[in-house]
Amino acid sequence: MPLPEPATEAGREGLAALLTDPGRAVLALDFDGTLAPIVADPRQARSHPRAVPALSRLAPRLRAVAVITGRPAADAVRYGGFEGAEGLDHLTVLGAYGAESWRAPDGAVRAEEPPPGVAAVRAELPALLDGLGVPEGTWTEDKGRALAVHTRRTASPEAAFSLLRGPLGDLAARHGLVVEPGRMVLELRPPGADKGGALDDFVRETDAGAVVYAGDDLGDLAAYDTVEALRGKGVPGLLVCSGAEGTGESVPRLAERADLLVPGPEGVAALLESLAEALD
Ligand SMILES: O=P(O)(O)OC[C@H]1O[C@H](O[C@H]2O[C@H](CO)[C@@H](O)[C@H](O)[C@H]2O)[C@H](O)[C@@H](O)[C@@H]1O
Repeated sequence: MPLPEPATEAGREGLAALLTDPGRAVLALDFDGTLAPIVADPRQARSHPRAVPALSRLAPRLRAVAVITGRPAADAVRYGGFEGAEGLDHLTVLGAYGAESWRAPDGAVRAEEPPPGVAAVRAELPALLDGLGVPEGTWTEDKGRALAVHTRRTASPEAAFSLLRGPLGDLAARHGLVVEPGRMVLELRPPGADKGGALDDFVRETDAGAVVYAGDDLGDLAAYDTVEALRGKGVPGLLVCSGAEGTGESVPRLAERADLLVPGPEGVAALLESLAEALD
C-alpha cells in the first residue's frame, strides 16, 4: 500500500523527517484502539494480527519505539504479544500513563508506589456502585494503581457512563485522585502522570530528532500536546489518529488535531507496513 499523505504541512514534514533519517526518529503508539481493536471485554484485547509483524519490520530501522498506554505495563506487554517478538528487543512500554515502565532488554516492570487514595477508592467503590443501582454489565477493572469502571457491556453504555461520571468524580476527588474518561470507561487514578510527560521524557531519553505518535482516545491528547510543543522547538512530528472502526465512537477532539486519520488498528497496522516498506 502506498504511504498515505498527511493532511497538514506540519504532518508532511514529520513524515518526511522519519523517512529521511529514520535512525533519529521515535515512534510511539497507544495500545487499546490503536494497536489493539476495541473489544467488549478488556481482558480479551489483543494486538491486531498485522500490528506486531509490522512493528518487527519497522523498529530496527528507527531510533526507538514505545507503546504508551493507560494499561498497567505488564498487561500491555502480555496482551500486546510484545515480549520476545522479533525486532522488538529494544521496545519500551510505558504503562499507567507513564507511571510504570517495561523495557524489553531486561523485561522488568518499574513502577511508582500508588498513593493511599487508590486503596481507599478500592474499598469504597463497590458500595458506591451498589448504591447507585448501576446497570448489569458495569464492570470494574482493578489496575493496581487505578480502578477503571467500564460501561461497554451494559445495555445503554452511554447512559451508564453519564450516571457514573459525577459520583465517580466526587469519590476520586475525596481521595486525591482524578477521573480519566475514555471510551466507555471512567478511570479513577492518581494525578500527575500523563502520556504527554511520558512521551516528552522518552523523546529526551532517546535524543530523538523526529517523532510519530498514534492514538485513539482522550488520554492521547496530552501526547498530541507534546508533539505540537516539540514541533514548536523544531523537532518534526506526525500526529496519527486511529479512527473509530465504524462504531460511531470517534473521538472528534483527537481527530480534528490529527495530521493523518486512519481506520482503526487495521489502518494503523497498514500504515506501519507502508512505513516499513518505504524504508526497506
Ligand atoms: O491508553 P490505552 O492503551 O488506549 O488504554 C485505555 C484503556 O483501554 C482499555 O479500555 C478500552 O479498551 C477495552 C478493550 O478493547 C474496551 O472494552 C473499553 O471499552 C475501552 O475503554 C483498558 O481496559 C483500560 O484500562 C485502559 O485505560
